[in-house]
Amino acid sequence: MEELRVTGGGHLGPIDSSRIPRYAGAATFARLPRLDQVDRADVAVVGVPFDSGVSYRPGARFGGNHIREASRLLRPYNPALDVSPFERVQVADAGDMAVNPFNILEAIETVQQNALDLTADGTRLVTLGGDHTIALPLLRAAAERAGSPVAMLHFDAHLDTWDTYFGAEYTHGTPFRRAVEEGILDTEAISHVGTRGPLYGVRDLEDDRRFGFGIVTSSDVYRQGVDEVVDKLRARIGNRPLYVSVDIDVLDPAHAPGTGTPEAGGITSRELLEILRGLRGLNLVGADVVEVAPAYDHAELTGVAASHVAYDLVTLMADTLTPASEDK
Ligand SMILES: N=C(N)NCCCC(=O)O
Ligand SMILES: [Zn+2]
Ligand SMILES: [Zn+2]
Repeated sequence: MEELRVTGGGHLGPIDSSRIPRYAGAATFARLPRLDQVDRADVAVVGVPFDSGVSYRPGARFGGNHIREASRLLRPYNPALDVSPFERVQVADAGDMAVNPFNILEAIETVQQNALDLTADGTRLVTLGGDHTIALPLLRAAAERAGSPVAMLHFDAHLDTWDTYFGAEYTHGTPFRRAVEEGILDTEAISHVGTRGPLYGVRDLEDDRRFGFGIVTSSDVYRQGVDEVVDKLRARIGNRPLYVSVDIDVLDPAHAPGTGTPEAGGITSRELLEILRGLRGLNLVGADVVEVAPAYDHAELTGVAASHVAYDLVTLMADTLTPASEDK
């Protein structure tokens, strides 16, 4: 079948949903071309079907394809930021990394190497998880490409700075402690956003503070509001290279039931999208959306939320990769 695509700005865009119904054909993110259909991509969306690091419900290995399926309804113009991201830059779907489900250390190596390969000529990655374990190798690759430790905004119900689970160092609850230990995070500019729920003890928070993390809890977002939160986050990040990691369980289970470790009292998808849009202009070098577990989803709620989050992350990257005058 002929692929009728939207083109603009010299870039190959998504399949034209006014001519080929959006539910037809195999899914790529936002119906974008595959990476092998373009010369190079400025931004690539890549999946990591891996969930061997989870402590509770499994199933995030299916998250990437669930997000792709739910992304069929995305449209090419993002009015919230007044940007047509797929016209501004070349965006493509790089498919899935082939990671070993039986060997976590090998899987981490594979993710790191694939991320380095994909970013070798300046491509920026938005990664679809997969469980949160994969943020560690993605941050390693981001720091290597940035040539320095990176700032990070971590949207999550959880701290993910715990030490070990059952003696295991590499799990979805421990990536950011490892990242601090490895010196790949700029500890002057790292914050959790949306945390809530019971912890193992007050020491979890003491350790986390010692590592340098700032915390904007889910309650803070509710009580202070998005604008105040954005101002604080931006002040901390400045112009440092920034990595954004979005664990979809940052959303309330009402907005994102399809995840492995849900916690009550989360932020709304509107709040999350508004905070992300507030990051406009920052030097976003990499991002992930993780912990989407479709087996627990209903009516594609979690897939739709995650696909919109990924779309706004792609838009933020497209926005900073080109001067505003080149838009539309
Ligand atoms: N990264 C996510 N989603 N969850 C971490 C939860 C770790 C725990 O079971 O205590
Ligand atoms: Zn979480
Ligand atoms: Zn997490």
